[in-house]
Amino acid sequence: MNGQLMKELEELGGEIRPASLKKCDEIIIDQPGFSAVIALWGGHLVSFTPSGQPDLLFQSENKGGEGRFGRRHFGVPVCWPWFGANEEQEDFPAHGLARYFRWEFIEAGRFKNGDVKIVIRLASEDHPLIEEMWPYAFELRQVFRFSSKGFRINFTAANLSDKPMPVSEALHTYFHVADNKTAQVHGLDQVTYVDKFDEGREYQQQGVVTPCNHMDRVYVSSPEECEIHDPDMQRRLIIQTEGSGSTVLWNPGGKLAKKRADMDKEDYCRFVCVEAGNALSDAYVIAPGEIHQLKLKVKHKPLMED
Ligand SMILES: O=P(O)(O)OC[C@H]1O[C@@H](O)[C@H](O)[C@@H](O)[C@@H]1O
Repeated sequence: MNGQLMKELEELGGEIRPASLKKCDEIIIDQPGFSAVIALWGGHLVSFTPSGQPDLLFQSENKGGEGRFGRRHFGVPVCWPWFGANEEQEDFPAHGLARYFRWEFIEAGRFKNGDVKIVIRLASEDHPLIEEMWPYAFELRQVFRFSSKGFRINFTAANLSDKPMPVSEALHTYFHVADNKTAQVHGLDQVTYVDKFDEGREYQQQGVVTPCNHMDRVYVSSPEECEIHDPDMQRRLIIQTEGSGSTVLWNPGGKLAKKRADMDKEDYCRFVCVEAGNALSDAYVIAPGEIHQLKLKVKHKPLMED
């Protein structure tokens, strides 16, 4: 690991630790107002814990399988360059390639206002298997921004090939809730969703989404802001996005969770996935030489505070 980069990370109060997941490293940031963990395997935020509060992201005791395309992607895994199943190659893993490769740690520092900045990168040219599976050269970057108020992820995808590159994607955030039966998602009233648990039928959301149990819904052309209200934790999570047409809500429910090797039996009760992305009719194309940005901002507040 580059010595200058390690020095910059140490100056931030951060360190690199070996992690058990795929025997890859994690970046740990400990600050007076929060702590955060980023896994370099799969390149994603694993944990964000404001001081004195439960993690904003779901944690599981289940360590999952260690195979390359084995499941275990809690926190904010990146689904890219395809969301869901690959329509042309049945044997390709669901939700794309980005979450199955080692990302490179490239920058640690601070923003002008003191917020912590960490940057990681995944380039197709560094991974022969990616080049075999996806015929477009690309570079991905995630800029993480942390403060005691919450976290932000700026995800940028550059098409370095000379062909238009089709993309569907999501920042597949597993938000930690005390109980999925009482958690509520606000902000999607009247938005049309495709119900993947009901043969892709379309519905219109009426009011608040609750309970958040056994659902697999793609809200298309959705608003840029929604909120999770957690009455048991007395916490509100405000989720703001840019460059995201779709909001995906997912929770496997008890029956499906039982069949999964990456989840313990009751895990599904303690998360709601609210995913910022572009799926189904919101999928798009990045022109040769162009970039696309997907931004996610998450703030936490007490339930009753404005
Ligand atoms: O198990 P995975 O591949 O991480 O995906 C979990 C779920 O992710 C959701 O985003 C999808 O809409 C679901 O269909 C899918 O089952």
